[in-house]
Amino acid sequence: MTQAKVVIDGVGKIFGSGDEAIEAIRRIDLSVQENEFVSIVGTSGCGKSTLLNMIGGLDEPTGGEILIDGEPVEGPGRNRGFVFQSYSLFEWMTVRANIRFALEKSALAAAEKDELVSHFIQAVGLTGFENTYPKQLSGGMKQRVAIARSLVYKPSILLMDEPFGALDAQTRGMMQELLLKVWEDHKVTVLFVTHDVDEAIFLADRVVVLGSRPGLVKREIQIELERPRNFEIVTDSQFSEYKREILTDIREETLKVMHMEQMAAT
Ligand SMILES: Nc1ncnc2c1ncn2[C@@H]1O[C@H](COP(=O)(O)OP(=O)(O)OP(=O)(O)O)[C@@H](O)[C@H]1O
Repeated sequence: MTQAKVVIDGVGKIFGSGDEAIEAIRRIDLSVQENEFVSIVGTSGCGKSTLLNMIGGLDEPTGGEILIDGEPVEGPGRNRGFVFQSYSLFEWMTVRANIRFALEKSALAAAEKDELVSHFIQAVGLTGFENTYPKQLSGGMKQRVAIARSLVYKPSILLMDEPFGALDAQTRGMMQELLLKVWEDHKVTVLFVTHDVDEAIFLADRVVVLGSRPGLVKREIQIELERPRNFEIVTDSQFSEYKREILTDIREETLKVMHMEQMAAT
């Protein structure tokens, strides 16, 4: 059997200590295969971002371990790219310069860097906007720059934390289709955190539902919808069935949290 790309082995996370300790994640076991697209959903506060940050090496587990290609994660690395909800672009740099900045430390020759940057500008549909500054771009375009910037140094894993959360519904739909196209063309393992169940199903090979506070895997659902997918897939009866199952799980967890909060308040 081939080795999983990412192995999350009994990972737990406690923030702080003593009376102040917050157990964000109790125990997560999860394997992600190379080039797989996995969406992670769950109630607010169940530990989705914490998990992504630990895979990215921005934070450390307090229990268990995370392996990438069989090696323990010991901090951030060039094999992982991040895209967050906030665009985090350099306002004083053009689109081209923002993307090229990600290759700053690369040993590639300047001409190769230029070629890669041009390739990704084209891949995310920003041709013609190379010399534009972020403040002149719409939210969707800024996020396309962020995606190009995170892919230009060819990471094998892309970690996306609510990347389309700030976009209007129409733009969000277009961005989902664009992301699938980029993923299909460039083959990268994606872990995608979202609150939007339609988005999670539309994009993923597998949806992981986290149970809440402290987080653990409540359910994994293999999404057997044909690819390539387009927006019409949301009318498919199988899509509706996946959605019903996932929403039921999330609702159950949300009620659990509300109950816990009520108990704590009394
Ligand atoms: N740096 C931190 N220090 C203390 N507690 C934290 C820290 N980061 C996260 N937490 C807590 O850990 C839990 C999980 O947070 P996390 O942000 O991972 O959840 P989430 O599922 O991504 O939430 P949301 O969907 O609202 O973004 C929450 O109770 C949160 O308050």
